[in-house]
Amino acid sequence: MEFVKGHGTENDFVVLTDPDGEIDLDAGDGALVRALCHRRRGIGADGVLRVARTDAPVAVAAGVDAGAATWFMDYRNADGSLAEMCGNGVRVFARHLLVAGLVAPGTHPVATRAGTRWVTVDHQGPVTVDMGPAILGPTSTTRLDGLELTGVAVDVGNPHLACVLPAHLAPRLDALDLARPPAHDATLFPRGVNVEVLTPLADGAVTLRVHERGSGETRSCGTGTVAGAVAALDAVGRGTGAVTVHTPGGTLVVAVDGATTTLTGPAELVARGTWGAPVPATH
Ligand SMILES: N[C@@H](CCC[C@H](N)C(=O)O)C(=O)O
Repeated sequence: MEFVKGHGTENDFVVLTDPDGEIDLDAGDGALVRALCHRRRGIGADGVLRVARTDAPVAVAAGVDAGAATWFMDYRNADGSLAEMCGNGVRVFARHLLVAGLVAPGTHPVATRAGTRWVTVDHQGPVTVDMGPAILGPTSTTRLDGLELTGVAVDVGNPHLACVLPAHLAPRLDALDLARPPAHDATLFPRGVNVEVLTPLADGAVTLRVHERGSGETRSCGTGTVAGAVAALDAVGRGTGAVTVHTPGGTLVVAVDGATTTLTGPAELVARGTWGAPVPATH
């Protein structure tokens, strides 16, 4: 099985080109995905992006509304679970489509479980995706590293709880232990939640860390970055604006207008290979 490895601000993915959706990614309750993503025994990644045609049975079975899209981003977290959307993933996905000769430079629709996202990609430079509206929900609390934090629910196609730290706790962001899943309100988030912790907006920028549902702490999260930007703006009474988001893995820019949000940042392909290829003996 041929794979490509890529990342967007160090949120990393194994990309499988499987136009007809022939690979059984759910076999063994996601065992293949967990094996691919394992950081010691596998390739190592936060998730798997399957590149399938929108008319492939896997896309049809997922209930994907293909619209104008030829390609479906079939995303799974490192633990094998499905997620509706992945903002860094869809940018890496578009870079892969371009490098593989499946699209030309330009703006293209990609079908996801959360709907169609339009991605603008060229051979060099950042990749931008129109992420659609980010919908603010109620406030809720989480418990992590001995702290009870208040955040706001943000629906970016997938669920987020974005917690803007009060000013006196902001200096503790770097040292927070985000390894364990933060406690959350299962009534508000019945399918689990991605939890972002971020500094308050200052000079148009925030610093953000994230614990992702199904992947643990990651170096960056595109949908989480959008959720964090929207929460940071909301915390200062704004519904629109541009926010630079510094994550442990790099910097992204989020633009929020009344109707939609965009996410811009690097997306790189770093390796390709064959999974499961027998390694020839050297002696
Ligand atoms: N890293 C992704 C989000 C991946 C899905 C998430 N873990 C979930 O379960 O919703 C991103 O860049 O958005």
